[in-house]
Amino acid sequence: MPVRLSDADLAARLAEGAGEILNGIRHRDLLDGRVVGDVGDMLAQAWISTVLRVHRPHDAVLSEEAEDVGDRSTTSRVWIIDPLDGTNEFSLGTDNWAVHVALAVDGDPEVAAVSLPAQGELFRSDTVDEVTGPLTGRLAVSRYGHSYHSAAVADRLRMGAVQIGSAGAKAMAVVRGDVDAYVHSGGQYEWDNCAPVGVALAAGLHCSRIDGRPITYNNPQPYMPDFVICRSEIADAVLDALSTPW
Ligand SMILES: Nc1ncnc2c1ncn2[C@@H]1O[C@H](COP(=O)(O)O)[C@@H](OP(=O)(O)O)[C@H]1O
Ligand SMILES: [Mg+2]
Repeated sequence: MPVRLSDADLAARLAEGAGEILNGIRHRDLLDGRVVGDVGDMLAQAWISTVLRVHRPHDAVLSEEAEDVGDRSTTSRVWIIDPLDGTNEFSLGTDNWAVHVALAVDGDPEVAAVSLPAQGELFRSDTVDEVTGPLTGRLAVSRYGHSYHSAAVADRLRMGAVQIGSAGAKAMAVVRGDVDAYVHSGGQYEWDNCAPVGVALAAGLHCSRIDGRPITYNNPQPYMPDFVICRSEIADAVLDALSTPW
């Protein structure tokens, strides 16, 4: 019989274990490009969903890579999973990709784990340190560059943009104190940001929609197109910059 783990330990084991699978298949002399991304998505999803089925048979699951498990509309506990965030970066052989595992309870990310397996790092909402230390003047943006809103923040707060692939890797750059903010707009889904936001909130960071509303999860349509994760010291200034038209 499998051991009985707490939700926090289970989330961490899933993020770490899927990371081991993904690290284990990154042999670029055997597979590369889109094929290794596809097989990574599939294998990480298969392992995580099987472990959740055994350990949490009554919980619902929302994942990027599979149909919903359970009835999300009637279940308060929903695991929100991205088995491989930054599939493009993984396929390209870079180190900025992540595994996201969150447990949302009544829409709030109560437990979260994000692993950055190629960097050997695991962030857990129950153990993460509060972010302190000097501000850096830097803003994480997509590998594809600025969105309209991240450009507005960079311009108005005179912040330098740092391009990082994967939503989890960008959010953990704020958690590590490498950058002060991650501003996203233009599209994303709950699995892309639920676990990162869960860890960021636990680290004392400001997390909200770009119009300042709180972020809630397990919506009927899991589209979560915009958000800001930033140091609390600059939250008012960032939201001001986002609300002022050009
Ligand atoms: N405009 C958009 N619409 C939908 N998803 C988006 C998006 N921009 C970014 N994402 C998703 O957010 C994650 C991080 O993207 P980026 O590194 O460009 O910021 C990626 O997840 P996946 O790799 O899990 O598909 C990507 O697909
Ligand atoms: Mg993703």
